[in-house]
This record gives sequence, C-alpha cells and structure tokens, in this order.
Amino acid sequence: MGEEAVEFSVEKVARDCKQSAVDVGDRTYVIGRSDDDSKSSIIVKILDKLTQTWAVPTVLGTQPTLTKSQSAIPVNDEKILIIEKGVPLNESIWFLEIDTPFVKQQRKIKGTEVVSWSKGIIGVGQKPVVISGPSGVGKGTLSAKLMKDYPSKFGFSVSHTTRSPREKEIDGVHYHFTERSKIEKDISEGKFLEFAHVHGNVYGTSIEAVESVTDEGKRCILDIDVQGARSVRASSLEAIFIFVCPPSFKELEKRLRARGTETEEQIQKRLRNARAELDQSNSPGLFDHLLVNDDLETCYENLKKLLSLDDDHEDSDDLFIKDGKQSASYCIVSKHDSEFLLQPETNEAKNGATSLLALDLSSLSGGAPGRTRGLKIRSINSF
Ligand SMILES: Nc1ncnc2c1ncn2[C@@H]1O[C@H](COP(=O)(O)OP(=O)(O)OP(=O)(O)O)[C@@H](O)[C@H]1O
Ligand SMILES: Nc1nc2c(ncn2[C@@H]2O[C@H](COP(=O)(O)O)[C@@H](O)[C@H]2O)c(=O)[nH]1
Repeated sequence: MGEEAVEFSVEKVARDCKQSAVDVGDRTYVIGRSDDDSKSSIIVKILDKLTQTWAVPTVLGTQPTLTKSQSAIPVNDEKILIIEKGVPLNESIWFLEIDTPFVKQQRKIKGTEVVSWSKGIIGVGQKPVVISGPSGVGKGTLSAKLMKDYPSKFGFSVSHTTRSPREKEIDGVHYHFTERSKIEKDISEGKFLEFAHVHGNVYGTSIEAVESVTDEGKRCILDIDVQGARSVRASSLEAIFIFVCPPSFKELEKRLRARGTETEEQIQKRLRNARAELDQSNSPGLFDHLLVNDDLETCYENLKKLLSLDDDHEDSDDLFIKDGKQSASYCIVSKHDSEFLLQPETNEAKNGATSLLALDLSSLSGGAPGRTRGLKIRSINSF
C-alpha cells in the first residue's frame, strides 16, 4: 500500500542552536539558554525589526528545560513550535505562544509584553467535567462516587483555597490550603485557570490541577462554583458543564445543616449565595446539563448516562500516541501547511528511529493554557 507522497517545503528552521532566532512578522524572537550556563532558566527576547529595539517579555507558564539545543519554527502568527534536543519525542514538543487569545488577554491585564509556554501533547484527551451548583447540593458526594467506581477513568482537580481545613480534610488531597498572598501571587503569574471569591474565601483551579489529571489519561472533574464555571467557559479549555440542583431550597438547607461542617453564620451566607447560584443555572450558554439531586442513586445514574459511562467508548488517541512514545529524539526539518517534518537525530537508529515523522497540527483542541493538545504524528517511510 503506497502512501501519498507529501511535499515539504524547506522553511527557515532554527536548528541545533543554544539560542534560536525565529522571525514572525516584524519581530524576531530569540529563544534559548542564557549565555551564562550556570543559569537554568530560558531567555526569551524580542527584537522589533522596524525600530531595532529589544524587549524582554514576561514569560508565563512552566518552561521546558532546553538542556542542549533546540529546533524552532513559526506555526503561524500566534505560536512558535520548538523541539527540544536529546529528549524523547513526547517530552520534547513545546510551543511559545506569542499572540494567542490567552497571551493577548494577559498582555492587556499586565500592560507589558507577554509570551507563554505551552507543552505539546500528542492526542486529544477527554473533555474535563465541570460540576457546579449551590453549596450542600451534593457535588462532592457525586464526584466521590464517580471516582470510587471508576478510579482509572476519573481524577479530581484539587483546588486551592484560603479557607481553613475541615476535620478529616487533607492538604493536597481535598484542597491545597493556602495563604491569600500566595494564591494572589500565583494568580497574577497566570498559573490559574479560574478563581473566585466564594463564601468569603478565595478558591481557584490551577492549570496544573487540571492538566496533571489529563496527562495521566484520566478525565478531570472540577467541583467549582458558578463564577468559576463561567470563567472556565470563557477559557480555552473545552469541557462539559453540569449544574446540580436541589429538589427544594428546604432540602438544601437540611443537607447543609446535617453535614455539620459550617457555623450557623456560614450556613446563612451559603444559603444566601445559593439563591443567586440557582438563578444562574439557566444562564444562556453556560451549562450543558441540569441534574436534580433528589434521590442520590437516581441522580448518580443520570450523571453516568450523561458521561456515556454505559457505552464502552474507547478513545482513539492510541493510534497517534504510538509514535510519540518513541524514546528517540527528533528535530524539525521543514513545514508543509500544518504538517511539520521531523527527522531523527543522528545516532538515533539504535532507539528505533528509522523513519521521518510528520507532526500534524491541523486539529489542535483546547487544553488549558499551558498545554496544546490534539497533536497527531505519523511515520513517513519514504517521500
Ligand atoms: N441526594 C441526597 N440526598 C440526601 N443527602 C445528600 C444527597 N446528596 C448529598 N447528600 C448529603 O448532603 C450533604 C452535602 O453534600 P456535599 O458535601 O456533597 O455537597 P456539595 O455540593 O459538595 O457542597 P459544597 O459545595 O459545600 O462543597 C452531605 O452530608 C451529603 O452526604
Ligand atoms: N470557583 C471555584 N470554586 C470552587 C473551587 N473549589 C471549590 N469551589 C466551590 O466552593 C464552594 C465551597 O466549597 P467548600 O469546600 O468550602 O464547601 C463550592 O461551591 C465549591 O464548588 C475552585 O477551585 N474554584
């Protein structure tokens, strides 16, 4: 069976350098290790070719290590593809976001030049599930049931909060309990997907909390309030949004009291907020599904149906992941539309890297900021 021949045009690829210079429009982006090798950080500098002035941007996101050298090429006006040398392929693909919607938004907030690192992930991963609803409605109970019954399918996004731990709550398991100054600093550094002031405390979902679950191949569950759901809806993360309603306000109050975790004053505050949250359950375009949690088992069965847990649906990502799991390291040689030709580095034959690979970026799908998902890879034995 002959594969269709693909023509790759040779574009300017910055290769095998300690620092790569990549031209995008009127700017040159210089990316790489600093001249002082004792510093492990990566520098990014921007040259405005029209004015011949340099800018050092605020760099957001977790940076790659860039241990030796890298190859780099623009994907489009929004991002630069970088492949790190000497690292297995599925660890080596990175993007420097230079003008994505996220970067534009951060630039506006900070009033400075901003770029952001994003790790390339082969395959799509399953959409996270946002479960929202008033305090005491049973979101935590439903999520815990899912996690207990499907431990290999679901993982919980561990939020950060400034509230004090309840008895039996464990730091790092139920929440990351944190100081207000620390969470505010992390939020300002772009580490959070969303945050909100809820019942007098700050709660937030870090990008890492969601992506570490998705990276494990699990579907991430976010138990967050309605403000948080709204922020996630506005972000690049594609998720399913479920609102859980109580059968009545009286029953909600009964459950909150029966849980016995809040003072009377806190219960009153949560009930006041519950009215506002219930009013927003029908906000146009916010929630995909409403579930009434009257009888717990019935509600849980309905939740499972929504998540197609009765289907034996398998993700087809494995098709693409096979090549990405190679231990060999590659570098970019050229570009054809949204495909990038990757060539094994010399001496990689012993690692099984005998063929060229095509990295397809045509169907990138929204990960949280910090991850670019939906990369596809195929082998090209001859072209
Ligand atoms: N269908 C149900 N019928 C009766 N009690 C329920 C039902 N679902 C949950 N509960 C109970 O209601 C209380 C509140 O549930 P849970 O803690 O799961 O709510 P929550 O929505 O996660 O609240 P919060 O937003 O404050 O974290 C718990 O004591 C739980 O056992
Ligand atoms: N916007 C966010 N809301 C969150 C997050 N984590 C939890 N929550 C919501 O807060 C209330 C109160 O929770 P509790 O544990 O103090 O009872 C509840 O509605 C949660 O859904 C978050 O990261 N972001």
